Amino acid sequence: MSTVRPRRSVLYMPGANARALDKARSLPADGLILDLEDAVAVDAKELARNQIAEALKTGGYGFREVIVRTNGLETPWGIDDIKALAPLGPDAILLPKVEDPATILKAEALLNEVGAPASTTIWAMMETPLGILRAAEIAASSKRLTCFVMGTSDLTKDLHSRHTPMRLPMLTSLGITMLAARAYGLSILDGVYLDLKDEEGYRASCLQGVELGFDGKTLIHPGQVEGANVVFAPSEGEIAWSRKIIDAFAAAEAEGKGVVLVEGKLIENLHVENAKRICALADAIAARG
Ligand SMILES: CC(C)(COP(=O)(O)OP(=O)(O)OC[C@H]1O[C@@H](n2cnc3c(N)ncnc32)[C@H](O)[C@@H]1OP(=O)(O)O)[C@@H](O)C(=O)NCCC(=O)NCCSC(=O)C[C@H](O)C(=O)O
Ligand SMILES: [Mg+2]
Repeated sequence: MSTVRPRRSVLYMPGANARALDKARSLPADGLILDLEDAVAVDAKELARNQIAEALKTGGYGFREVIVRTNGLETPWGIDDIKALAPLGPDAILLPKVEDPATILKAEALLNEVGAPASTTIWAMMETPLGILRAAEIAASSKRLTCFVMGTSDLTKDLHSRHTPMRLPMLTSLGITMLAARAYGLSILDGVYLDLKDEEGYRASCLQGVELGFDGKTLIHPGQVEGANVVFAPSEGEIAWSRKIIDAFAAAEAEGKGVVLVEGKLIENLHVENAKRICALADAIAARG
């Protein structure tokens, strides 16, 4: 099981936007990405870093995971971003445009060097053709790497493809990265939906994300949080079915059987494993209140 930590809704906000950093303390998002990279203009990089440092020191984000997206390590800011912010103990440092295992290992060495707590993990943006082709090597590179985040805007640009309703041009990249994440026990989050006015399209993209296996979706506006929280949570029906087959299988096992029929459907251990994952996720969401 890769994770039972709910990551249904993970909201980006520009580190230069003090109002957003504050407002995030009251939003029902499972995670917050405090961004230093593409949402922050060059002239505002230092301001954004200082404001994120203040936000981390002040805290108050409660159950929400707090992730800092740094600039790339090869840019003039990336290494200083890590040096300044990793010691303050965010839940994760998110590296943009990761294309090789060496980048993860370099970030890991930096985290150790600056004394970041062991609880600060590394997340990687998967958003370039080379990064996708090396997804498995990257996923295997470090135990400190715990999550992939799809960067579908950068990918669409680099592939010269288009944003389409069912995302056919994106499916190869999503699939390859999904395989790598699951093979190495990482969480994986879907990319952002850019059209804030298109509620129907947004919901369809969340549903597609669930079907593809994503743990949740990255978001750009508070108005998207609730939709993702609903669609990426197990439904009442799924929870009830999961509890039912767990109980039925346990009873069958007690009689020395390895399979059981529930409502005419064959249930084996693999279904029970999945049912336990669903129940653990549902319990973790319920504990959030
Ligand atoms: C898109 C926005 C610029 C819109 O901002 P705004 O015009 O302020 O929206 P609203 O007036 O509707 O805002 C209402 C209130 O909500 C707050 N707000 C808005 N957005 C956020 C947010 N992201 N986080 C927290 N709070 C937010 C406003 O302050 C208003 O609050 P109040 O004053 O109380 O009314 C804006 O939403 C925005 O900047 N979004 C994030 C954009 C971003 O971070 N982009 C980069 C990440 S996406 C990416 O890079 C993907 C990847 O790399 C790839 O390649 O795919
Ligand atoms: Mg990007």
